[in-house]
Amino acid sequence: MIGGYLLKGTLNRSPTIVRSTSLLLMVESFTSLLSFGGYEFLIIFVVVALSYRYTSSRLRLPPGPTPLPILGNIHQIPVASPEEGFARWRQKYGDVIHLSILRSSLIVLNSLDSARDLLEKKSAIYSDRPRFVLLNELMGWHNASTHVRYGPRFRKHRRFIHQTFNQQAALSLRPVQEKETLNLVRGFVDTPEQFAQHIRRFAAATIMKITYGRDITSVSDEFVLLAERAGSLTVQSGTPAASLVDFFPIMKHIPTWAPLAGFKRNARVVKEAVDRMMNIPFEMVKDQMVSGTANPCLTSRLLEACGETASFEDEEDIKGVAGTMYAAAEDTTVCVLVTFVLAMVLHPQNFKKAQEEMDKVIGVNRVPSIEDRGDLPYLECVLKEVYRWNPAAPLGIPHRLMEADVYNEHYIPEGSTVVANIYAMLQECSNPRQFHPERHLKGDLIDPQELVFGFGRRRCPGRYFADTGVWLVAANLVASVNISKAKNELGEEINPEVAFTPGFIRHPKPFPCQITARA
Ligand code: HEM
Repeated sequence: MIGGYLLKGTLNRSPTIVRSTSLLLMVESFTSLLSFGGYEFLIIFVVVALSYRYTSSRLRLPPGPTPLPILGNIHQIPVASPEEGFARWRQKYGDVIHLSILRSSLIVLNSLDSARDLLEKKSAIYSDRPRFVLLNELMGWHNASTHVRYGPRFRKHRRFIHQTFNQQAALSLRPVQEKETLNLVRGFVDTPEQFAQHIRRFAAATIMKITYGRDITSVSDEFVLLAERAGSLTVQSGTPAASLVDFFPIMKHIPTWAPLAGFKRNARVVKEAVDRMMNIPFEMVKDQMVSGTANPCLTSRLLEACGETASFEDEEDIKGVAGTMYAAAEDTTVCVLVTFVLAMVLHPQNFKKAQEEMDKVIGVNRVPSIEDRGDLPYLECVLKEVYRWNPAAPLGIPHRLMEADVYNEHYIPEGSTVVANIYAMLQECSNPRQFHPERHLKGDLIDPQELVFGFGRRRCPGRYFADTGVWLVAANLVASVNISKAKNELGEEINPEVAFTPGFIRHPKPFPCQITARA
């Protein structure tokens, strides 16, 4: 998260990226006293306009496109692939760009140095998340670890996650990943045309087993469907119109029967789905613990650790952590692995080189295991290039600045939403759009893994687990199957289009390919 639909959710409103200024909060409490009609928009408009005049003698902000009064740069934010648009602006405005959106500041960090200087060196003030009214307050994602606000609750979530996913603990998760890797390879061989489904099943099965002790044999499993429904409803209902509530939190008080309240009615349906996704697997584990049939898993371990004295808040936090795992892990892992397959289809010479290395090191009588990783440097370069060429979450998840800051003589206002443009940072090399694993051989380029999992105290806590899973799948595919271009009815090779879906997760668009077992 960046994961999946939670990241997508934030993406859909990322431009916004609403900041609850004290001003808007004042407006909210003031106007909530009034009955709801068309007045609120007028009041908000006037107060925002006045505040604009009042504070227009601002200190020097970082450079950025010239904003319109009140609306700011809202009309200039690239919608389809904001990461690419922001990267293009880098030449004109520099590494740190300021955009204003309805008086909120959005800071885009286009360089690794600026991301490290701010999100890491000053992580004490850059580790909050923006207030997501639609997602958290209306759609029920308020317990999600990806969105939890900085403070004691954030630390508790990180502690809970860390117990299972820290570098050392993640070693004990390998058997699940190895078993599911073999299932994935079998699926690739048996029904190669469904390779993307096999990747999805792998990602779902590993995370569901670890989180709830659940064995997943197909993506039609009840728990997967619950999570998918919550995710897809969230994305469908996160329309730009619905996202207005992020700009004007007062709108959340509109009665559901009012004509303007369609977004609230939709959000209520989403909330039901999110609650079911959080509650049903959690209650199952609790029941199994009572009957002594629970498989040890993240949820059972956290419940055990809280013991008899688990408070309502503890249970909500455990549910939130567990419920976030699928959302954060599935989409991102799928994106990386499908990108790997696409890159191998497009670049058979790289795939062949990886196979030659594999055959030399492992031979043909066994499958590769993670212990072989250090002996397969070319495969390592291929994976680094996969992470670089198409970073799964190109803008990460927005951070929020908790107090005003000054950076390179520029003023960054308190409450700014700060976005790390991971995509732009990974373009800092020659011919960046070319897939070229050899560029990592010399070791003078930054390891993309340093960036693709985000920065500072919010850095992805699932990174060790995610990277091990990605390596196992890639290594076993290299060892066991041939991947090549599909052919049309004339026997001609089909060159897949290199295109990515717009959204917070840059999924490769579906593409054909040919997969066969290695002789
Ligand atoms: C290759 C796959 C993955 C990628 C590329 C990825 C990337 C990211 C990114 C960019 C962030 C935002 C970091 C920031 O705010 O600076 C994030 C957050 C997060 N990721 Fe991952 N992730 C992946 C897999 C996973 C997995 C497998 C899990 C769970 C086991 C996970 C759990 C989380 C959680 C809980 C957060 C929120 C952390 C917080 O807000 O404190 N991710 N991830």
